[in-house]
Amino acid sequence: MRIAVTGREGQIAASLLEAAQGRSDMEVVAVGRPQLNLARPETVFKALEASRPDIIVSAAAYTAVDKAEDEPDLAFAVNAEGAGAVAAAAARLGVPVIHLSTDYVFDGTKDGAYDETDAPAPLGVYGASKLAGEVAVAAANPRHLILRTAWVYSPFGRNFVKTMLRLAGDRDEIAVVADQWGTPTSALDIADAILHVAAVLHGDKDFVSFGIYHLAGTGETTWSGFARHILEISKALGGPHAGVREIATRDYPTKARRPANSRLSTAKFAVAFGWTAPKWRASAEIVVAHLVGNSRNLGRRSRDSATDRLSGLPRSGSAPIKDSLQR
Ligand SMILES: NC(=O)C1=CN([C@@H]2O[C@H](COP(=O)(O)OP(=O)(O)OC[C@H]3O[C@@H](n4cnc5c(N)ncnc54)[C@H](OP(=O)(O)O)[C@@H]3O)[C@@H](O)[C@H]2O)C=CC1
Ligand SMILES: Cc1cn([C@H]2C[C@H](O)[C@@H](COP(=O)(O)OP(=O)(O)O[C@H]3O[C@@H](C)C(=O)[C@@H](O)[C@H]3O)O2)c(=O)[nH]c1=O
Ligand SMILES: [Mg+2]
Repeated sequence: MRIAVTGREGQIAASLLEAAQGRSDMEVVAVGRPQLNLARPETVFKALEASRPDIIVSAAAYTAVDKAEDEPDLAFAVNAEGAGAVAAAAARLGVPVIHLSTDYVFDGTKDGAYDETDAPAPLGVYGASKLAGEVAVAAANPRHLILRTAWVYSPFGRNFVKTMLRLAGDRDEIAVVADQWGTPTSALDIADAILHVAAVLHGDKDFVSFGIYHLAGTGETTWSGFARHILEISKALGGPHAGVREIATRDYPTKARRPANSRLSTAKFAVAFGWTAPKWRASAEIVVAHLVGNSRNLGRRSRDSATDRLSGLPRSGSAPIKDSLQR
């Protein structure tokens, strides 16, 4: 089976390429700029057709949450119109589309985890543009799975784990908000889930359970709880460490408002596909160990799975943290 994924170096695209390595049944082709530019929807069909996919994963997006407040036209062009063009291209090629969306479609006022029946009400431009993308994808291709995920991190691209390790390199203490709750999700786990779902779709031509699903790490924490865990693992592995000072959202002003609670309930996905993500702490250990460049001191189970899953990743010799964090 051949999967085309949009975006070349995004966290989820890179993790999918990694996950498919060494699997003879799955080939992943990444399609990105300049051939496929979501801000120029007329480029989309031709670029995707060329890769002759059995399934299209729509992962590329405008993901700069604060910057989107200043560039709403570009965020909507990419995340709404661009996503719609990807789903339309899949429909024209006669294949299903797996589209990634976000917890930031919710306003965070719910008392508990969000499920797929909860009404979205985005607080910022990024979330609003992604919600418009969900609508555009569903309208363009009835054979769609919209996977809403959250707080994504990985050895690739930009993410909160890398930011914390970088800051810990120059500071003794990092102030991090303690009043926003959510579910950290490893892009390596998302890639596993996508390959699993792609196999289900490919194997079942009569598959009917299309629609929206929540897919995130198991458990919950705050950004400061996440930061503390990242830095404790790093310290244990001989990487950078800093203390975490819990602050309130009002003490960390940002251009875009973020939901105070964007925990996602993943029960619908678990029932439909028989797949549940590992606990967020265990997945974080694997990624931090890779970034710190030392999986020797992890517990045996984590170490084995870290080694299995990351053996194909480029390792960076004597200064792994610097190299990995420089992007
Ligand atoms: N990161 C997160 O915390 C979360 C992400 N998501 C969603 O998951 C998906 C994947 O996220 P993630 O892997 O983290 O994203 P990244 O920010 O790591 O990567 C985004 C990708 O989109 C590409 N891209 C941006 N603009 C365009 C454009 N105009 N045309 C073509 N490609 C473009 C980038 O290309 P280039 O490499 O050239 O810059 C990059 O490859 C997105 O849909 C995102 O909204 C959902 C929840 C959380
Ligand atoms: C760097 C930093 C951030 N923060 C806060 C700000 C914010 O409330 C929270 C997370 O900050 P970030 O800007 O790293 O994360 P953010 O860009 O909000 O991450 C989001 O990205 C998009 C793409 C998504 O779809 C979401 O699921 C989510 O992962 O942590 C601190 O309190 N201290 C710090 O030193
Ligand atoms: Mg950010």
